[in-house]
Formats: sequence, structure tokens, C-alpha cells
Amino acid sequence: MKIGVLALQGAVAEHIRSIEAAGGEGVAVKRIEELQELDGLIIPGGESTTIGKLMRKYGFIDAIREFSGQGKPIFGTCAGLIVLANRIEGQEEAHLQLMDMTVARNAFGRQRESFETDLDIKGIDEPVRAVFIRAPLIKEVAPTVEVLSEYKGEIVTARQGHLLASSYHPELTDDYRLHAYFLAMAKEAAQE
Ligand SMILES: NC(=O)CC[C@H](N)C(=O)O
Repeated sequence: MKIGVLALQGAVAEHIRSIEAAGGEGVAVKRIEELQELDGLIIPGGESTTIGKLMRKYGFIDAIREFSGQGKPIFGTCAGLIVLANRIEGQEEAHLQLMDMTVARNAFGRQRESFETDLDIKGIDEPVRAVFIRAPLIKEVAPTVEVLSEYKGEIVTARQGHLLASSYHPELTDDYRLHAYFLAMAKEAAQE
């Protein structure tokens, strides 16, 4: 499976490394034409406002919506999760508006800017190590969105069909199981 990592800003190399460690092929994506050859796309963490701005500038909003419309899987991590959401608390405008959920940015406050924890994730046997950095939370989801994990009662991993989102950075650990999970989604979609 060939998985692209949107390379406008943020943690790109780490996702490529994790995809390869999980048995896929990872490539950096800088132009919309490059989407055509992919089986799946990762939108990395970084700064959602910056990623959103650059996506608009280079035509990625329409191109990724079309990619999603073809049923191709997309995985948004941290800022990438914010970019996928239909609604962002306190902001007029969202970005891709592909996942039917409301998210809150920087939801853990200054006291806990970054931390690590082990999360139970539906579909993965043992707890997964998760790194949270100025992380967002999923505040509300539509009934079509499946909650895959919570941290202290708040939603931090969710899936809506071919779309996957995590509040944290799974690419900053040596635990590649969430990338393997996403590769399995891409395989499934390719067979349809
Ligand atoms: N690590 C991250 O991706 C942080 C996300 C960032 N706080 C935002 O709002 O976009």
C-alpha cells in the first residue's frame, strides 16, 4: 500500500518512517497531482491554521475532498484531526469538513501542554503509547462516527468509515500498530 503524508507543514518524516515500519510504502505529498497514485493519505500534526492556509493555497481542499469521495482512507493526527473536522469550537470556519465531529483545539490547557500515556484502542489488543502535544479533543460526534478510544472520559480516537482521527501523535513512538491499522483500512478500501 502506498500511503502519502501531506507535506505542507508538520511531522512528515516520522509518519513516513512509521508507515514503512508497519509494512507500507510512505511518500511525502506536496502537489495535488501526487494524490492520484495513493492508497491512503495521512494529514500530520503541526499547526492546523498553517496547514489549512497552505491547503487552500495549493488546491488541496477540493483535491482531498475528491480523494475522500473515492473512498480512499485518510488519517488525521493532532492538527490533522482538526483539519478533518466539520466543526472547530470557537472558529467560524473549519477546513476539509469531512468528519462529522466538533473538535476543541489546545484542549488540555497550558498545565499539560504535552504528555504521554497508554491508551486502550478498539480493534487493537494491547494499549498503545500516545504522545499528546498541545492536543485537540473530540467534543461531539455524529452517530456515524465510532469512538475508538477515550482519555479521562474525552474522545481521542475516532473513525467514520474510511476516515480515522487521533488527538495525539502515534508517529512519535516505536509503536506502529495504529499505522498498521490504517494500512489495513487502505487494503480493505483497495479491494472494494
Ligand atoms: N501537535 C499538534 O498538532 C498541535 C495542534 C495545534 N495545537 C493546532 O491547534 O493546530
